[in-house]
Amino acid sequence: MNFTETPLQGAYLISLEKREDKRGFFARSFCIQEFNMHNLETQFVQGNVSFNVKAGLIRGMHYQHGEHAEVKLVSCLSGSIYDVIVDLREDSPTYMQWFGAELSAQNGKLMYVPRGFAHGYQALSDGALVHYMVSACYAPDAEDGLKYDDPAIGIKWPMAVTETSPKDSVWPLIRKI
Ligand SMILES: Cc1cn([C@H]2C[C@H](O)[C@@H](COP(=O)(O)OP(=O)(O)O[C@H]3O[C@@H](C)C(=O)[C@@H](O)[C@H]3O)O2)c(=O)[nH]c1=O
Repeated sequence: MNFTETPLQGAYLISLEKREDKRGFFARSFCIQEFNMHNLETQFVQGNVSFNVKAGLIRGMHYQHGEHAEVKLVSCLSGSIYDVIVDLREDSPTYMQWFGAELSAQNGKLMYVPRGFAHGYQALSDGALVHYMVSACYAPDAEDGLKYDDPAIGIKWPMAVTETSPKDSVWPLIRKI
């Protein structure tokens, strides 16, 4: 696995080291030894999969508070998504900055999202299948979110937004939090 730190400290884009043969390829999508070498979280407690019917839909921007804060390791197993993270660590030099990257079945990339970040994505293809591991269990009472189009963050989504969940359309703007 190849680890490239994003402009947001501690967040990584990871690419697969493919071993190809006539059958296709083999690659690791997680390795405790390689993650330890980069001082990354290795204790994942839940694996999630989400299927996204239509291109353009957005899920996010989500995070959990306090002891429920999660590290996430995100990949796209079919189709493609634009994956976005926002640094919400008040002591970080990149506080309130965002970073986005395309994750696809084709490019095999993974996003490593540290604790203290909000996370979300836009489906770039119909039927995008997303898989992610998280380091803390789902805790609805600790769940929170940012509005995907909050002008205080200014995320540039690649496509027109076709759909969000009711929950994601009413997160408060940051200045009101
Ligand atoms: C996230 C989650 C949801 N659920 C339930 C709650 C609800 O009934 C249904 C759908 O939940 P949501 O609408 O919150 O699903 P979704 O909008 O896909 O939420 C996810 O979005 C992405 C961007 C993330 O980063 C994830 O951490 C997670 O917050 O699944 C669980 O049972 N366990 C979980 O871990």
